[in-house]
Amino acid sequence: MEKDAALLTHPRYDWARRHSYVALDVPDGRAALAWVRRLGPGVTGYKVGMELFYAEGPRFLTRLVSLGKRVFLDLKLHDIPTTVARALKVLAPLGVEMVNVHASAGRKALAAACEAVAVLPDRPLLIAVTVLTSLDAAACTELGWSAPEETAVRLARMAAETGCDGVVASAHDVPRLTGHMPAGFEFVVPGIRPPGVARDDQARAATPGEAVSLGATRLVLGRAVTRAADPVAALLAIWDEMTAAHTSRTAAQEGSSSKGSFEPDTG
Ligand SMILES: O=c1ccn([C@@H]2O[C@H](COP(=O)(O)O)[C@@H](O)[C@H]2O)c(=O)[nH]1
Repeated sequence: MEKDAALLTHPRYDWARRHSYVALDVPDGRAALAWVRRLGPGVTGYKVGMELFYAEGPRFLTRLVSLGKRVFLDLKLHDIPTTVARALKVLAPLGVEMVNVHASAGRKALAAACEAVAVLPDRPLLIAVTVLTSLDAAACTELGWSAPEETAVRLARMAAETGCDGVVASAHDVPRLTGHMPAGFEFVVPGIRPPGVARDDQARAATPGEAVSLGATRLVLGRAVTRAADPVAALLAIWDEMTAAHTSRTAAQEGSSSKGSFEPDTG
């Protein structure tokens, strides 16, 4: 028997709930709303990508938002600065929580994107995609890029310098990025695969626990949930892993900061 979606509303999952998005990678609004109903009120974050957005358009985003859902609009804009800015002027007021642009569109496109969203009083977070999690070292070489982790650092720096609120990156790149970024910078990590789950086209995947331990601030959960035999059970297991990793990370950070404050000043 499948697990009851009511289990997803338990307060122990509050952090995981607020820091994850289930990817609605489906062909139409009907299929998307079927997922929203099936997962119930415990799941508050959804990612809408190209497939669903191209099928349903902006109105579907408004619908999700009116249902009380947080929406990550994952269209990965990649164009000249003017076009990116004009697209964002249309998308940013739709009430989504996050929207993204490819950092490889260049510094001027990132700056134009930031400027376009900045004018809104209740603006979405603007996130820059660094190196897609589907790209391995060989794919980066073929594109004329340096290794994925080096490219990710370069692109993430550019994103922070231009005023973006965070990046999409592989979990494995996050530790190299954290030191370079302003406080509160978001590390949004897709390519999540619990142990034993097929990687599919994800070249640089990580488990939910690894991703949070490595510094991810938000996780994108796709096929690991939607293709599971029991999606609610799969999501509960992922949220358990996220919660455990977050608890130990917070404890370690608190331990190191309180240790620091009691240490005698030897300088
Ligand atoms: O680098 C990236 C950027 C975006 N994605 C998106 O996340 C989900 C992942 O789905 P899975 O089923 O968990 O593989 C998908 O919608 C991608 O478009 C990404 O995977 N990597």
